[in-house]
Amino acid sequence: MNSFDHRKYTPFAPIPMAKRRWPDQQIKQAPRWCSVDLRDGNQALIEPMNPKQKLALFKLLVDVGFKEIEVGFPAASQTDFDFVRQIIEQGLIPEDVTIQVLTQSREALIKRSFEALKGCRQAIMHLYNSTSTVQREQVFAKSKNEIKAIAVQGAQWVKQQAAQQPDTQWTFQYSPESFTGTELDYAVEVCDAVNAVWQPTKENPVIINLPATVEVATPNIYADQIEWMGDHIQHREAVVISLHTHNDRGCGVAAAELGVMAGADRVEGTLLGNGERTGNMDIVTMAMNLYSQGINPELDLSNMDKIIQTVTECTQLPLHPRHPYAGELVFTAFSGSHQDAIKKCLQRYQPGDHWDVAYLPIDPADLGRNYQEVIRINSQSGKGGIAYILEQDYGLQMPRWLQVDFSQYVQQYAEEESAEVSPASIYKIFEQSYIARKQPIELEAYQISRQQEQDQLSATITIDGQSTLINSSGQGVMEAFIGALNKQLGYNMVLVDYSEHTLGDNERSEAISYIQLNIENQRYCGVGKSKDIIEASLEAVLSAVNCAIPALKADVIPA
Ligand SMILES: CC(=O)SCCNC(=O)CCNC(=O)[C@H](O)C(C)(C)COP(=O)(O)OP(=O)(O)OC[C@H]1O[C@@H](n2cnc3c(N)ncnc32)[C@H](O)[C@@H]1OP(=O)(O)O
Ligand SMILES: CC(C)C(=O)C(=O)O
Ligand SMILES: [Mg+2]
Repeated sequence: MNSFDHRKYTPFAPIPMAKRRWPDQQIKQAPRWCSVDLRDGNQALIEPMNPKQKLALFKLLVDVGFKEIEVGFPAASQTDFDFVRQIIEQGLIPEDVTIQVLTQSREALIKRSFEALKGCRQAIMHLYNSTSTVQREQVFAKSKNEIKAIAVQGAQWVKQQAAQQPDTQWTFQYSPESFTGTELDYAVEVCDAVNAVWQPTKENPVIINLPATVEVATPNIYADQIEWMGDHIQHREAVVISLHTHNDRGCGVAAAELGVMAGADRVEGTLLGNGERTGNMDIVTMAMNLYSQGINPELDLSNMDKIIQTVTECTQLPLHPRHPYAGELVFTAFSGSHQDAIKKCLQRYQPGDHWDVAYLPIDPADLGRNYQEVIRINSQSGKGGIAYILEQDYGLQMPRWLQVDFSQYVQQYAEEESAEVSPASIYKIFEQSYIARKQPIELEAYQISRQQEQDQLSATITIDGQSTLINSSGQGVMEAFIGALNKQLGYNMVLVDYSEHTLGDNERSEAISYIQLNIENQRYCGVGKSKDIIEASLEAVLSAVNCAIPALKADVIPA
C-alpha cells in the first residue's frame, strides 16, 4: 500500500465568525518584540549553546535592540540556570531590558526558576501547560477541568514565589501551549482562570501568549483565533496579547503578521527563525517586512552580516542563501531581464528618493550589502548586467550597441565554463575581445596636421607584420583615418557610432573609445584604450577592422 496517502489527514475546521475585522486592518507600528532565541531556539539545537555562545547571542540581541529576551528554561538545565545567574550577577542586563524565563507548571520547577532570578531588577515569569485536545487526551490523559487546574495551580505557585522576591518587578506570562489545537472557548476559559489568580491591572498587565506551537492551518485561521481571543478574554485592557508562531507550513511570519492585524500587541520569535522543527517565526523577516513598508521596526538590523555571523556561530546552523533579506543570494540577479531592469532603476535612483527599484524590495545598502553583489553573471545573464558590472568595477560606460555585441562573448564563455563569471573574468574577456585585437593590422605611429578645418593624417600601420604608410584627410581625425584605411584596404567602410570617455579624473588618466563601423554592409564594434585620446580612437577603429577581416574575403587584403 502506498503510504503517501492524504486521506490520513483531516482539514482544520474554519473558525465560525460572523464578521472578522482583521482583514481590513493595516499594521502601522512595530509590535513589542520578544526574542526566544536563547530558549525555544536553543532547545531545538542539535548541540545546545554553551555559556560562551549564549552570552554572545544575548549581547547581540541587546545590541539589536530587544527589550524583552527569554533567556532560558533555568529549571531544566544547569547551563541555563548558570547563564541566568551570570547575566544577573555580572550586571549584563541593561536597565531597559527585561529577561524572561520559561517554566512548566510544576512546583519544583517554578521554585527553581525563581531561584535563578534572585536579585533581578525586573523579569517575566513565563508559565505554560498544554491545553490542546490531543495533549489533554493522549499525553496528559486528563479532562478539561484537570488541565485547567494545572494552569491555575501553576499560577498560584508563581504568585506565591513572586511574593517572596518583592525586590524584583515581576510580569507574569501564561501560554496555553498548543493553543491553535485548543477549542477557543476552552482556551479563553483557561486564560481567564489564570488571570483570576494573577489579577492583572492596566498598570500591571499579564502577558497571554497564544502559541501556534505547531502550525496546523492557514494564517487567516490563526488571525481569526487571535481576534476571537481578544474579543472574549476578560479584562482585555489588563492583558498583553502575545503571539508565538512556528513555521511548520512555512507561514510563521505570515501568521504573526495577520495576528498583529487581528489585535495582538507582542510577538515572540527568533533571529533568522531557528527553532523547533521548521523553526520559530523569524523576527528578522517580520521586522524587515515592516521596514520595507516604511514602518520603524524598532530593531536595528543594519549590521546583517554581524547578525548572521553570530547566529550561525551560536546555533551551528547554516543560513540558506535565499533566506529573506539575509541570504547571500537575495539581492542578486543573474537573469538578464532582471539585471537590465535593476540597472535602469538604479541609474535613476537618487539618495533621498523613495525606493522604487524593480526586483529589489529594499535597498541592499540598508543591510550593509553593496551594489556589487546585486548583479552576478552566468549564462542566464544579459547585456544590462554585464554592462553594470563593467561600469561599477571598471568605470566603462559602454554604449548600448557595444553592450549587445559584448554580451555574446560573455554568454559563450559562461556556457563553455558552465559557471558564474567573475567581474575580473568579464573584464578579461572584454580586453581580449576588443582592446587586445591587434591582428592583422596594428598602429605603429601617426601624425596629424590641421589646416582650414581639415585634418591631414598620415599613419604607419603594420599589416600582417609589414609596415605600410597610409594617409588621407577629412573633417576630423576619424574621417581621415577611415578614409586612409578605405584607400589602403579597398573596403567600403563607414563610421556608424562613436563615443569616448576618460577612465579617471585627471589629465594623466587613460581614455577609452568605443566605435561601431559598417564595413561591407556589416556592423563591427571596436574599442581602443590609451593615455592619448586620439590614439585610443584610432586603436578602436583598428579593433573593429581586425574583427571584420577574418569575416571578409582574404583577397581584399593586399599582399
Ligand atoms: C512547546 C515548547 O517549546 S514547551 C518547552 C519545551 N522545552 C523543554 O522541554 C526543554 C526543557 N525541558 C526539560 O529539560 C525537561 O522536560 C524538564 C527538565 C523540564 C522536565 O523533565 P522531566 O521531569 O523528565 O519531565 P518531562 O519533561 O519528560 O515531562 C513529563 C512530565 O511532566 C508533565 N508536564 C509536561 N509539561 C508540563 C507542564 N507544562 N506543566 C505541568 N506538567 C507538565 C507531563 O505530564 C509528564 O508528567 P508524568 O511524568 O506524570 O507523565
Ligand atoms: C512554550 C511555548 C510558548 C512554546 O514555545 C510553544 O508553544 O511553541
Ligand atoms: Mg515554541
